[in-house]
Amino acid sequence: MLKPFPVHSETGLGFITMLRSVLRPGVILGGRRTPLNPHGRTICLSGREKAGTLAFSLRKFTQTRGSGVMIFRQLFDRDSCTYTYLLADPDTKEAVLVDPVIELAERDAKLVDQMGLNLIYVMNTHMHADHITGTGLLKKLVPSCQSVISKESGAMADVHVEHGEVVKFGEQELEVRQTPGHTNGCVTYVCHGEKFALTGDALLVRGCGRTDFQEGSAETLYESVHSQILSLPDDFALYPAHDYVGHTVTSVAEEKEFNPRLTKSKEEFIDLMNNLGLAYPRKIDISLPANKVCGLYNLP
Ligand SMILES: N[C@@H](CCC(=O)N[C@@H](CSS)C(=O)NCC(=O)O)C(=O)O
Repeated sequence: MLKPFPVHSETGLGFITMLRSVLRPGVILGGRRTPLNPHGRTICLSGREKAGTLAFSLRKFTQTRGSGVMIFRQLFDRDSCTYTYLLADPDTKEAVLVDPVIELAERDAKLVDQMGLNLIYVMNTHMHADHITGTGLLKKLVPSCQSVISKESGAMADVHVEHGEVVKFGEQELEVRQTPGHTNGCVTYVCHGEKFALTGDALLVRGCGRTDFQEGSAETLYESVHSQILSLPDDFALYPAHDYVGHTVTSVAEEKEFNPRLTKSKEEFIDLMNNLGLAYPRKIDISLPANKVCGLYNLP
């Protein structure tokens, strides 16, 4: 059955988006289609284990053609303390950007261009409240790319992903895991081949996303993080969407041992989260309406 597909497509790729909707379940973005297993979780990455073992030490530096090791850049926005990730396949040069910030969209587009990459997806882990996503502006700067966000986010995008689906760029794959709690539509993108996950605001280094607005729920967040993130193997690296004190990365083992919030019982966690007393993000009133439309709101 045909699903209605997003009208938001300056790229002229609406028809492809519609075809992708029709091909679900088991859709793989980025060119090839592979059925998901019945659980929609486990992904077979035959022949890539070696690259996975090397990934942790080499991730930031290796981009040798034929190495198979994903190109990985962690970029930072000093104003909102947001991390944006540029991931790419070293062979095909297909690339994705995750959680870009509008003020730095030109930096990101320039980097993609300098590195000779072909940006195919601009993805968000959720609908951000503290900054406007760079997605809409990147679609203007790199017209061939498509925007991606979870269906549950309620935000507009070319492609809406759901739990268990796989985003593919070249030979690289990211599994979509629903991790609600900070917002309803939060997802974590898991790369089994290189043993890491982009956790968005669900899990921060020694912290987690707040749960006091945007349908936040401390109980849901606790369950999401434990079942979908801390259940990954101990040596998986975890990359957050924000850090406010200078951390860049952590691991499943570290957070299971040292996270001051998530090592508590569920009841203690809920009590703590309900009494954080944080001020609302400065830009919440402009960010939410803009991010509902992929940051295309009032674009210059
Ligand atoms: N001061 C910042 C907002 C800081 C903030 O609230 N961060 C969020 C993620 S962005 S909605 C959060 O979940 N923080 C968790 C925490 O424990 O700090 C601003 O004004 O933008």
